[in-house]
Amino acid sequence: MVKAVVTGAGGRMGGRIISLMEAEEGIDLAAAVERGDHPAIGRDVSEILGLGKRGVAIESDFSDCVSRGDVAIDFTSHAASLQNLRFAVQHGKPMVIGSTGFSPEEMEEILDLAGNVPCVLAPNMSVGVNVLFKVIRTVAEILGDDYDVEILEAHHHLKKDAPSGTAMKMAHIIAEALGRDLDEVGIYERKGLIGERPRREIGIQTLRAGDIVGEHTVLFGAVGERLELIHRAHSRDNFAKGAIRAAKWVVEQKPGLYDMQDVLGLRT
Ligand SMILES: NC(=O)C1=CN([C@@H]2O[C@H](COP(=O)(O)OP(=O)(O)OC[C@H]3O[C@@H](n4cnc5c(N)ncnc54)[C@H](O)[C@@H]3O)[C@@H](O)[C@H]2O)C=CC1
Ligand SMILES: O=C(O)C1=N[C@H](C(=O)O)C[C@H](O)C1
Repeated sequence: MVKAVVTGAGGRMGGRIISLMEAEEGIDLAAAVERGDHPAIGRDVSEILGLGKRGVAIESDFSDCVSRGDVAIDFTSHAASLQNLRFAVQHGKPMVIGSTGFSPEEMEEILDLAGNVPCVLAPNMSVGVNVLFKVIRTVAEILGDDYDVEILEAHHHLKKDAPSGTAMKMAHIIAEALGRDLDEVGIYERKGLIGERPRREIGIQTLRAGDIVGEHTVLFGAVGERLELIHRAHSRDNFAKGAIRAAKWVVEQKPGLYDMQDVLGLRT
């Protein structure tokens, strides 16, 4: 039985992960963590989630809890996840990180820290999006420079980072497939007399509205036709199921940085 410590337990993702873990075989909740000033601190986690009491109170000190688990699952924020990974390394515990919005400097530190413990880091843990990552690489390689590439993402109005981690990963995949440097060709907004579209641009556009769970469109446009590949998340359950699957998988791995392509066996 894999014992999991879940951080961000009072959040949208943490809540779904804990709820779905109840019905999942081979994994159990060892501890639940929230930030110190969260109103759920000290309350039974299942009471917060409407599941009835089950004897796991929400705590505020990850460094104190992490040693009670075999793995930590963290959907909090870029800063909190990095801090928690530092603690996980101190205790030699594997981690699954779903948070997005890491700076290049933070990514470098994560890569360095993951040399000590196995760590799965993925901006999107759904099977559908991870298959789409593979498909867009192939499509970009086939269509080459003849098609304009635009990525559109839409999320709920509470999301803090933009563009989404998923959209950024898509942009990196396509830039690599087309031999372009995303820092040079990525365009994140357009306004005014922008002139004709440079052919090598990769547009990444963000929408924020209401309770949209998460939608990503990759558009390859030419004269006379366009190809659109769309993923729509109907709920957070596919992300949560992916995180639980990653937690069971990562405890068997050697130290290193992995993503969902590794967990799902999609890497070629
Ligand atoms: N990889 C994936 O499949 C997915 C990734 N995400 C990402 O996961 C992150 C969280 O998303 P949501 O759950 O929607 O946000 P949320 O805001 O609902 O939940 C985050 C929770 O983390 C808590 N938190 C913040 N700092 C903390 C700390 N130091 N220690 C413990 N808890 C702390 C907050 O109080 C909050 O309850 C975001 O970065 C989001 O982009 C979201 C959905 C899917
Ligand atoms: O914050 C969210 O909600 C989501 N974030 C992830 C991202 O930034 O890509 C994944 C998902 O689309 C939901």
